[in-house]
Amino acid sequence: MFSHVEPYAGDPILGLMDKHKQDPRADKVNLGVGVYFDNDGKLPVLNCVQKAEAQIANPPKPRPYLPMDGLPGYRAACQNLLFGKDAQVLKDKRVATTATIGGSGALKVGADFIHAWFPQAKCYVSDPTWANHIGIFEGSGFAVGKYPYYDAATNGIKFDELIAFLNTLQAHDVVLLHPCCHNPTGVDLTQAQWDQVLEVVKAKNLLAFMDIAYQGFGEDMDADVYAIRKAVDMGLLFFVSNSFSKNLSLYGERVGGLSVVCKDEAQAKAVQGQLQFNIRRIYSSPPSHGGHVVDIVMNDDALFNEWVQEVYVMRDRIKDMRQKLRDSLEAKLPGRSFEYITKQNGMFSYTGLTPEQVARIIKDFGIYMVANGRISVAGLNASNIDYVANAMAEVLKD
Ligand SMILES: Cc1[nH+]cc(COP(=O)(O)O)c(/C=N/[C@@H](CC(=O)O)C(=O)O)c1O
Repeated sequence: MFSHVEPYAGDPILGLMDKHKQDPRADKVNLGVGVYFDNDGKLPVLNCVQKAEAQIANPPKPRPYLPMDGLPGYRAACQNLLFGKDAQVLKDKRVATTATIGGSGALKVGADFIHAWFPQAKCYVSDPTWANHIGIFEGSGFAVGKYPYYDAATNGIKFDELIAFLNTLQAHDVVLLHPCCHNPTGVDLTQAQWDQVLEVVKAKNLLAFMDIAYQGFGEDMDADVYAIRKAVDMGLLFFVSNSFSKNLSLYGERVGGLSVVCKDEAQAKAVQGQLQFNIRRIYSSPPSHGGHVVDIVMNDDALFNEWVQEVYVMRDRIKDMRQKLRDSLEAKLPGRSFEYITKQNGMFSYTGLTPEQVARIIKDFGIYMVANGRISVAGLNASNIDYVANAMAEVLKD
């Protein structure tokens, strides 16, 4: 019956977790998956989350199905974070928002919706991008191309090529954008560059799909959504997928959201209904526990403010590890600049290690990172950073 089914090669990111787990070496280090670990190498349970969970647990409550598009307070939380609590676009009820199963679920529901209503549209992702962007959009039936993005020669962005490429696209083509904390490079567009990119998106009537999974890990909660709010100011109609996996440290609770900025309230209502229909056909309704945690934390002023500060502690620890890694490498390899490590933003650093150097650092040192040289900086801490810097310096000498 299933003899024609081919074996799965495994995921380039999630597969690393298993390999790291199976590695018997005591000094092994996991810099693979984009998960925030604290200085003790532990995955934190935020204080604000613990307080919300205490409310959920006492007294014990029944677990009915949530609405297909999630709790109203959850949806409002996504909208307030992304667009701003007092945004006119929200007052005008022009945004359709649904809870989703993580940011991944938001991308899937959005991709299915676009393919259904814009069947001719192609999808373009940054070169490079998060590997699952391609998998999700291809799974929804898109042909997925790449737009020029990372410039290895400068550790920057091929901006002129990017603009020129976007100008060749057709109306309604999807452009998958990272509003901040680019995965895997950590290299973000400046606000002036965003303005130019969004002008082209508007002029060519492209469908911007902004995937933000690290809000708060770049600069701050508002600066990190500059591109989203600028797109609204420019009158663009576009998609936003967001994730609370990282900034609420709720990875396994699968809490994300999809928002669609529409022309008016009537169109937003129609889109909301079609999103509900899509969800019903894929997984019916979102997870309850994570939904209530987000609803409680985001809609209680004291818990919200506590959450923001807890995110900034994570952000600042990552920045501190970037500085220490840069300093250590520059001390070990005099004459070589590693400034790019501290200029990059968010969870990831594109180290510049070649796939061969990555294979060696895994084999000889038990330091796990993605084959493209991406490291999750949040996997570094006071007890492993010297070991990692020594190993990187060793393989970079090759
Ligand atoms: C850009 C981006 N978007 C969406 C997601 C999915 O988030 P979630 O809410 O968990 O469905 C991730 C996860 N990225 C990390 C984990 C993974 O690969 O799944 C990573 O890049 O390591 C992203 O990096």
